[in-house]
Amino acid sequence: MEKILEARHIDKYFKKPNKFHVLKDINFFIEKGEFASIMGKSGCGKSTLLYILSTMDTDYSGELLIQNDLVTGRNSNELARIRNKHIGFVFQFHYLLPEFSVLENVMIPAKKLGEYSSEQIRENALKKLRNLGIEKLADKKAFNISGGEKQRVAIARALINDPLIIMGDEPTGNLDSYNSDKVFNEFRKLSSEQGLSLLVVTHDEDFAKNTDRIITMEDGKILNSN
Ligand SMILES: Nc1ncnc2c1ncn2[C@@H]1O[C@H](COP(=O)(O)OP(=O)(O)OP(=O)(O)O)[C@@H](O)[C@H]1O
Repeated sequence: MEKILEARHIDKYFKKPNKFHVLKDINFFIEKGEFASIMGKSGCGKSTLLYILSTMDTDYSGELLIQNDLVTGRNSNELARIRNKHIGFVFQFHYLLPEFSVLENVMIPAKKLGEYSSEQIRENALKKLRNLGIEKLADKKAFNISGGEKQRVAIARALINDPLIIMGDEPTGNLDSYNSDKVFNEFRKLSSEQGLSLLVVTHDEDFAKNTDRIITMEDGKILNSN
């Protein structure tokens, strides 16, 4: 068993407008290849937790480990690099750059990482698009494709640096059931065929019940993580 992501005793308070204990002793881990979802009522702390797990929020107590390495306490440059290399993000809104082509959008995180030549990045981006069945969109401008296609492009972009884990915040929240199923099936394939781990915050019960594990949150705590 290989732990990809681990939260140990994570606690967080918001200080303004009033002191508010938003996350209370969060403990769990995600294994390699595991496809997990996080569910819970609005306001229970799901997005706040995901923000910490993704290394974007450092204002918490407790420990965050990625592949058994302690990430808590690293400086912001190191965190940006860890994030770009190891974590892929898929949000409810795709945040593609509309005037850039699909291919250029997918290439952006790899250019930022700076480990490969433009030609290698281009080849890799085309491969990711091909695996998602959307290679034909490569030269289209991002504003010129459908909502479901945009979300698949966002998945290709999340995969470009071959991350350890994909984190999703309501990745199907803006999609109809046909496109939600497509996104779910892509995630499932990535976990079972490529051993990628996925952690997805969702309100969609159909989506969650088909993941390997539902982590249920209530009032800043994890109730169960079966
Ligand atoms: N920056 C902030 N300052 C103070 N309180 C905040 C801040 N961000 C969120 N909160 C509060 O913290 C609680 C948890 O918010 P969070 O966004 O994590 O919930 P959530 O479970 O993701 O909700 P939703 O399902 O609606 O997205 C909420 O009560 C929210 O109002």
